[in-house]
Amino acid sequence: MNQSKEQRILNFVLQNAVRGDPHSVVDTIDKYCSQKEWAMNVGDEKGKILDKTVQEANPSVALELGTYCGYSAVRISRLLKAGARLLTVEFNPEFAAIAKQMIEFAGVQDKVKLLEGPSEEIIPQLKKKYEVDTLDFVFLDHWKERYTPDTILLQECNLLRKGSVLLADNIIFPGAPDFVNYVRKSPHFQCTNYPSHLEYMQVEDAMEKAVFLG
Ligand SMILES: O=c1[nH]cnc2c(O)cc(-c3ccc(F)cc3)cc12
Ligand SMILES: [Mg+2]
Repeated sequence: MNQSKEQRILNFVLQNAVRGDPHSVVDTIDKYCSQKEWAMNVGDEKGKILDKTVQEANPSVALELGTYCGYSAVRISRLLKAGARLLTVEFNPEFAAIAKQMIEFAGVQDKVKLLEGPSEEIIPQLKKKYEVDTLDFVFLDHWKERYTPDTILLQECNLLRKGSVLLADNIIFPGAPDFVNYVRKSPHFQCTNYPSHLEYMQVEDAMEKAVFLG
């Protein structure tokens, strides 16, 4: 039975990237998805905004919603200090299986914990089951309809602290207007918009940073 696009991306990495080298895995995925098949990785242009935001936050505990093939999990985890960890949530079992192999090939499996299931089920388990106190950084890159409810759920579960940084992908395309309205209107968030482009395309997109004020 013929391979999925995600399997083809993984195979290209296994054959062309350097095992244990996260930079080469990120660059190889970008090479494949810009030259052969488009895929919804955050990409290098928005990836640079992600990098700067992660470095600024310097998180001990980070959460990613929407793992996909593991591109941003590898990209984030390569910037984490010793002992810091990334929890990444993926609803689609096929994507999770690909991401697991991608994370292991990149050699970042000790920093990354891949949690398979819906974000609305996993977020309420983070404190007790995954020993999280509060989250220093959250990357929202799953389904735009979940950005706002999951942001509310993070607050309800007391997972945010003064200074927790949320960064959301795809604010313009496919677009998350309700999330942008929610965080920009809320007195509990200080927001910054970062104009950019859709991964591998000349289509406008943007990322929104929302810092929790407590
Ligand atoms: O569904 C998505 N989740 C997370 N990130 C995405 C992302 O960066 C891009 C897109 C996307 C963009 C253009 C298009 F024609 C179809 C889908 C979807 C997601
Ligand atoms: Mg995205």
